[in-house]
Amino acid sequence: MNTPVLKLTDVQKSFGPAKIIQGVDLEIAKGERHAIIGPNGAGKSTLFNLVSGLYSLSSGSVELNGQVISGKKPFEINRMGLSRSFQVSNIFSNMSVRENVRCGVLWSLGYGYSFWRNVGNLKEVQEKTAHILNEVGLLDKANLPASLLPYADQRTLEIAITIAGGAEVIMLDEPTAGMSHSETDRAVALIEKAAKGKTLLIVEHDMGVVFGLADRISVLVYGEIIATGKPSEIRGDPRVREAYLGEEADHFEGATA
Ligand SMILES: Nc1ncnc2c1ncn2[C@@H]1O[C@H](COP(=O)(O)OP(=O)(O)OP(=O)(O)O)[C@@H](O)[C@H]1O
Repeated sequence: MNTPVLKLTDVQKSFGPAKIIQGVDLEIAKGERHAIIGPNGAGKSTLFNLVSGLYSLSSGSVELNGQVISGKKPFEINRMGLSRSFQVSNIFSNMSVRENVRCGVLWSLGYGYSFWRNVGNLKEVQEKTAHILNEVGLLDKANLPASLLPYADQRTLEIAITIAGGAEVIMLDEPTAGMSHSETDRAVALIEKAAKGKTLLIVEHDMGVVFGLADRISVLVYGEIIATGKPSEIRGDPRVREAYLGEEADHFEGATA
């Protein structure tokens, strides 16, 4: 592998006496679409929080394009090219859909959150915002307050904000949670479009989404990666099947690589 875009070395995280992440090593290549799966409570969100700087590591390191990012603040990591979405939405509910996306665009163009400026007049910002709204299918709802959007559209807006910042690495935390089948299909199409040419790291419970979207999958169980590989390798891995014994094991049967 060339220099990985993202490299985790012996990443560990404890909360008090509880060791939640127990030495994770992971390398993600440029342009790769990588999914992290695992049973509830395995530590997937915690791992996301460690990579994006929301939590500090107990030990180990995280590198982005060869630069150590562990220890940096989330906004610094974002500035270095890594953007993430949240399970609990990150949107400003009193602002319009357009203003929400515009915040991400402003950030990417180096204006920061310049709420006090008359940013509506900046042509580049307007154009980029409209382009993203169009891409994610929210242009016709651009002037609505974000809080009035239906749930699935709010999740779409969350993805739009995440990509609006122009980051090279996009991390999505359960982007299709709570969506219907058709909403999930639309979200997957959007993610595929938005992630083109970028590196994607995704936590997702829906195995159809995972096996359809990911180039490689890592399986996290009790804070350890027990397997990393192509979808076909993961589906056939007995350790993975064991970790998913019960309901979710059936999803591996149905999932297509
Ligand atoms: N800030 C915290 N303080 C203490 N314990 C925490 C904290 N954050 C997470 N945990 C614990 O870490 C464990 C892993 O949680 P985490 O949310 O990372 O799992 P997950 O794999 O994302 O689960 P799910 O699939 O249900 O979202 C859980 O036992 C959780 O209670």
